[in-house]
Parts: sequence; C-alpha cells; structure tokens
Amino acid sequence: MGERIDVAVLGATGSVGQRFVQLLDGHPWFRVAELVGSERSAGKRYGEVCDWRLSDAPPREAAEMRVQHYEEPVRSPVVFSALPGGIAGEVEASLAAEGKRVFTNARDHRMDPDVPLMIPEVNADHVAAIQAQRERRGWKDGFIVTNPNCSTIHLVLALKPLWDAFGIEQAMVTTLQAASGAGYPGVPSMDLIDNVVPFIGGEEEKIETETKKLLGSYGPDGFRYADLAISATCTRVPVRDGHTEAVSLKLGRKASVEEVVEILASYRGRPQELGLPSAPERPIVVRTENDRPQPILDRNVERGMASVVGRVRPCNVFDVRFVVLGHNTIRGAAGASILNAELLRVEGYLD
Ligand SMILES: NC(=O)C1=CN([C@@H]2O[C@H](COP(=O)(O)OP(=O)(O)OC[C@H]3O[C@@H](n4cnc5c(N)ncnc54)[C@H](OP(=O)(O)O)[C@@H]3O)[C@@H](O)[C@H]2O)C=CC1
Ligand SMILES: N[C@@H](CC(=O)OP(=O)(O)O)C(=O)O
Repeated sequence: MGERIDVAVLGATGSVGQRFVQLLDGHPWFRVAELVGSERSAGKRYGEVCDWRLSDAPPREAAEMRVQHYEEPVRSPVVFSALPGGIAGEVEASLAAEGKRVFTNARDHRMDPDVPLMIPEVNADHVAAIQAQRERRGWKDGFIVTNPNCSTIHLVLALKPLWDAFGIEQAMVTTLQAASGAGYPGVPSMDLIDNVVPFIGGEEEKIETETKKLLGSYGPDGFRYADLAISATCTRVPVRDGHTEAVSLKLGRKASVEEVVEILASYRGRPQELGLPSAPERPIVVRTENDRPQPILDRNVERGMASVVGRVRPCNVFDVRFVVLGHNTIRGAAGASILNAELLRVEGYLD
C-alpha cells in the first residue's frame, strides 16, 4: 500500500478521540500526525493534558505531541473527527472545503442528502454520493463520510443480512447503553450507579432515521430510504463499555430460527472480501448459550469490531427476536471511521 498517510484526530482527548489514537497506533496505512483539541488542551503535550481512560498508557509518540487548537490549520490530508455534535458540522465542512478527506463520528452531517452514512459491510456502494457532494458543494478533493450512531451501527449490522434474505417490515428495539457513550466524565456516578436512566436525548430519533438511510439505496436521484417501521427506546445503564440491544422483528417472509442464525453467522461484506486491516473476520458473531451476549464477556470479540448476537428465538408478537451487543467506542465509533477510511483508500478516494 506504499507510504502511510498522515492523519489528524479532532477531539483527540475525548472518549472517542482516545480510541482513535489507540487504534491508529501502528496502523499499516495511517500515521497520526496531528492531535487537535479545544482551548483547554491546545498548546499542551497530549500525554499531559489527556486524561487517558483506556488500558495501558497513550502511545509514546502521541503522548509527546503538542495538541493543536481546532482553529489552527490542519496539514494532514485525512481527518478523523471525534468532535462534539453541534461543533463538528462547521469545522468538518470547512476542512472538506480545503480538500481534506473527513471521516466523522459526529451526528451533524449524517443525514445530509449528499453525505454517505456508511457501514462498509452494509452499504459500501453509498460511497458514490461523494461525487454529488463535491459537485453540489464545489469541493474538489475534499469530502465528508460519516459513520452511524453507536447503537444504530450494531443494530443495522444485525438487520442487514435479514433485510436482504427475508425483508423486514417492522422493528422494535430497546437499548441498554454504556456510560462511555456519554463521553468523559459523562453521566454523574450518583445518577447511574444502582440505576437505569430511561432517556438519552436524541438517541431514539437517530436510530429510527439512520437505520432507514443505511438500509436504503443510493442512485442518480440520491438516497432512497428503506421502507420499514422502526420504534426505539433508549436507556443508559451502569456498564462501562458496550451497548446491548433487545430487538424484535416482523419479517417480510417467515423464517425459522435456524435460518436466521445461519444467515447472521455466515454474513460477510466488502471489508472481509478486501481483507481490510481493521475488518473483523466475522462481522456478526452468533452465540447460542442462553446467557450471552454480555458486555463484560463479549464486547471485545474480534477486537471490538463485531456485533455479537444471541438469544435468537421466536417472537410472540412479531416473528423473531434477539439480543445484539457491540463495543460503542470501537465498532460504534473510532473503529467504524477507520474502517470507512480503509475502504475508501482501497477504492482510490485518498489518492
Ligand atoms: N462515546 C461514544 O460511544 C460515541 C460518541 N460519538 C460521537 O463522537 C464525538 C465525540 O464524543 P466523545 O469522545 O464521547 O466526547 P468527549 O466529551 O469525551 O470528548 C470531546 C472532545 O472534543 C473536544 N472539544 C470539546 N469542545 C470543543 C470545541 N468547542 N472545539 C474543539 N474541540 C472541542 C474535547 O477537547 P478538550 O479535551 O481539549 O476540551 C474532546 O477532545 C461526539 O460527536 C459523539 O456524539 C459517536 C459514537 C459513539
Ligand atoms: N448517544 C450515544 C453516543 C453518541 O454520542 O451518539 P451520537 O454520535 O449519535 O451523537 C450514547 O449515548 O451512547
């Protein structure tokens, strides 16, 4: 693949930013060249200002880097963004206008009519929207590619094979989302310990809309959203990492539990065909024990890049139900962006 490409990480000191720095350490195609933060950390050494919340210590090279202010010019051609929603949108658009290839976790551009919202195993063909994005916005080399919300991504990874094989008419999902999903320090411990908080602002709407874009198609008339009814309830639970989701589906045609399990377990997509460096060998891992998946046991399967499905069984109201679990800051955030960038590199968009 030739020389490694320099990348900048925006929001490098946060929960997702730290994951970027960790996952990009020793990456075969990308090299972290710039770390970007707010006034709070700008000008200081990353190792000094970053309250590292992951195992081990920050990679040595990153720890010695000076954090840049987000208004300073970015030199790297590729940008990974872990900026807070609301702040990200404008910063990312101006970087793309300067020619940067921007891969973002933030919500701001996900539903834009010319921006791919991508999971490479699900809708790699949506990359075609980049051409329209550039034409519409007058950008020559730059672009924005987004990855979904951390609950949506694991839900849709599990839905896609079933959508293709049987069709899905209705979906009900209840999430149990980890504390790290709220960033650091996130929800106060007094609010979360011994408790379940039955509301996460904006989360249900994101799951309900992003799913339709992801399962939909992209063509000359733009994005066509998938036609399914979906209802989400989102809760925050005292788990450190890993979002769990209880899902019930009404399928387009009847299928046995065995067929559903077989379709899920055998699913492979473009990243597996291409052997991308961050691709899990099995994007969906199916467990058959009646007490799996569990965050503490299953969130790091396939280096945190898989969705783990279990408890597949008939549903008394719809057709089938199951539980899906996935790591929220790896496949749900930084790992998802990196996989998108790997796909686009192979497809020539980073040349
Ligand atoms: N946590 C998760 O599971 C997921 C998060 N996301 C999304 O990823 C993004 C980052 O989330 P997360 O890491 O949890 O958030 P954090 O609150 O942990 O981190 C926010 C980061 O953004 C920087 N920042 C804050 N304000 C500004 C500003 N005004 N200008 C520039 N930089 C700023 C902070 O820098 P400094 O420390 O210097 O102040 C910090 O590096 C969000 O858009 C979030 O919605 C997406 C999927 C999952
Ligand atoms: N809201 C998610 C994390 C997040 O930031 O989502 P989004 O990127 O869609 O804003 C959670 O609480 O777990």
